[in-house]
Amino acid sequence: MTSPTPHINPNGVPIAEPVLLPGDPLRAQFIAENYLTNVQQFNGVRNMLGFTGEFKGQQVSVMGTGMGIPSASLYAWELIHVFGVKRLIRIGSCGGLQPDLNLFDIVVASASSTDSNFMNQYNLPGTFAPTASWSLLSAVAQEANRQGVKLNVGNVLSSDVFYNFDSTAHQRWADMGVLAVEMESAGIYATAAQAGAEALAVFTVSDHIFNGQETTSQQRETAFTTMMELVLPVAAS
Ligand SMILES: O=P(O)(O)O[C@H]1O[C@H](CO)[C@@H](O)[C@H]1O
Ligand SMILES: O=c1cc[nH]c(=O)[nH]1
Repeated sequence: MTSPTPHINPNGVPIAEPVLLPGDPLRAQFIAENYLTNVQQFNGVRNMLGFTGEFKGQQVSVMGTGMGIPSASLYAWELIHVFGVKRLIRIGSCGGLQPDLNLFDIVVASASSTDSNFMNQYNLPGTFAPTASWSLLSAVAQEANRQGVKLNVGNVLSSDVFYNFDSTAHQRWADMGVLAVEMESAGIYATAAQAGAEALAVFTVSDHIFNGQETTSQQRETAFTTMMELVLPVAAS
């Protein structure tokens, strides 16, 4: 049995591939309770709930990451380096930055720009571009096509700042064609890339940065079912 870390203690419960990673641990619990069978909880440390269960006969895990690159990349690092996970799929909420995005639309991060200094640790002689796994991205695209779900695929902003003091920052990212803002994917992509693992981030638009539309906290926990039903068959394939 793999030894526990300070943050993940599976206590003998297996962790399956891939691991779905919502920021919100209660979104992880919702998925486990509503979509998986034969569910076992593999983590409860710090209430960062993690579950392994079956979807269409295949084992899948889902675990919260908390908010922000430091928290999410810590869990990604431990899942990869300690528990041997090679595929991670973030399933997050995001704030729309482009005028044609509406609440509940699906965004997929082919790349993830960031205002974080997380990449400094790699001491690269340039700027690293955190990018999605093509095999996971193409699998989600195929599943979306099969289900008739429209995907908005492109660059997102992984920001360290939710309440940005610089009121022009979001517009400048939007002017660069960035689709949406969230807070974890660049750290997860970089952590996976450094380890030779695969990562993808899929989002539901929970609010719009410029037109003020927003979903409730309850909806962010339980109503992003299009995204869940898009990613689960890919995870189980
Ligand atoms: O809904 P989750 O997956 O947590 O994602 C988004 O929501 C949180 C902010 O409300 C940040 O974690 C951001 O990335
Ligand atoms: O980081 C985030 C996530 C969702 N919505 C936002 O506005 N920002």
